[in-house]
Amino acid sequence: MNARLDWSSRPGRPLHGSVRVPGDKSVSHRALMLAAIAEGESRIRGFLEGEDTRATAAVLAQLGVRIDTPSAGERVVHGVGLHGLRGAAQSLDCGNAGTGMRLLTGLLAGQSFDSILVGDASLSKRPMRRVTDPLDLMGARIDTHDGLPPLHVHGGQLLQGIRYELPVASAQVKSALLLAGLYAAGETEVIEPHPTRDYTERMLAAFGWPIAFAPGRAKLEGGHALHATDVEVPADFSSAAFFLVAASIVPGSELRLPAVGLNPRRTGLLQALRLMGADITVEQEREAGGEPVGDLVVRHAPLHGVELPEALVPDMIDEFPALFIAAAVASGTTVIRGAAELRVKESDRIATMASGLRTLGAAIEETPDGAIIHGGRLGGGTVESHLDHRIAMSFAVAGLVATDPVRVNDCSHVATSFPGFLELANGCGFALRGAG
Ligand SMILES: O=C(O)C1=C[C@@H](OP(=O)(O)O)[C@@H](O)[C@H](O)C1
Ligand SMILES: C=C(OP(=O)(O)O)C(=O)O
Repeated sequence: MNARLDWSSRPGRPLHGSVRVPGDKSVSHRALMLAAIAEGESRIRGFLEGEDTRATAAVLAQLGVRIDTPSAGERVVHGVGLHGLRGAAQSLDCGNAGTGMRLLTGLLAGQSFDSILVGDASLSKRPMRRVTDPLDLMGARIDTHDGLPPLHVHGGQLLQGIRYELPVASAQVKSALLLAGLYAAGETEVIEPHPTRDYTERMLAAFGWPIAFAPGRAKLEGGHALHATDVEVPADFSSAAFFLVAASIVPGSELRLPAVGLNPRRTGLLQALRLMGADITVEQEREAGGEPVGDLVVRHAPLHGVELPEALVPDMIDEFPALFIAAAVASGTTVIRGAAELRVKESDRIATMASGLRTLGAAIEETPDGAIIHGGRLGGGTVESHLDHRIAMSFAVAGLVATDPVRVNDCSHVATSFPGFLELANGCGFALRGAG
């Protein structure tokens, strides 16, 4: 259980300096899982020391995988091979992490032993049928509590590959099916309504598993082996997002964010902010660990509202809380549509952002799949994080331009994806304090 931690955020100075955000959460989860079932020793550098990814490491350790930590941000995983995991006596706690739970469900569906996956209060409200239904079609047997965790994954089932068209764009569902597909007879093919992040596909290839993939589809067959490989984790674009918005809205700011992962399935916010008038440039674009990375330089610029192109939604699915803040202080109106998935994240992010912004005096209308946000000035007030890290960090950004302090209640979950956020933020000019 996290100790409760409240924040107070107020205008600081213009934001300046270089902000090195932590490693990518999606890549860190996947690197642990694939290294665990590979043959040999894999070294992961740039690993996110967040609660979500540490929970995945702890689960894999419970399943018999030795994982060493030679230094912070580094893991050495002693892979046990595809069939080397051992059943755990206790339930497996995924903490706050939807990614951890959904991917592990796919991985565990093909094992010879039973597993129970549990999560915290937020994760326990998140829908799991999106993974258990297609896994059932593959022959898995998974009990849910009315579609919610805890999940009882029965072992000893013979899985059969399927061709599955995802009803919603979800990299987690796609990845769960591909991981189950490693243990299935025949081919597993996943087709998406819109391309989503392809880290699982790229990493499976890097670990030597034959896989065919293109934007929106992936196909593999069971019965091969994974071979240990080293993984370099880029800095997390989703963590950089808070600083992109913060420097855009605070006059006089200029921030550099080095070596941020720029996988095109993650950078929708960059395009959205540019459409709103933001001044963000990418310098030294290069490849690291098979992923595009670059240094982002963001300077203050007046933002204006936009009708957000729906095609951008999946490429910025975790960045909406930050975008809501940008829209709330932009001139004019921003319209967001096609983002109903936001309602099933760590919180209902449409509802929690709308209610928090209203508390700060913003004019915002909720719609079933988005919001209409009329930009203006924000006042102070007390908002709730709803156990959602991204809501907490977004309102910390709002405090930078509010007329009075913004108090954000219960920010302890920020450590799930962004340990050290408060220190990094204050280091570049935020005035963010623990509130008594
Ligand atoms: O695969 C992943 O690592 C993730 C996929 C997304 O979820 P969905 O698959 O539910 O869209 C995203 O919101 C989450 O933070 C991480
Ligand atoms: C939705 C998120 O993560 P997860 O689904 O892994 O809990 C997120 O980090 O914004």
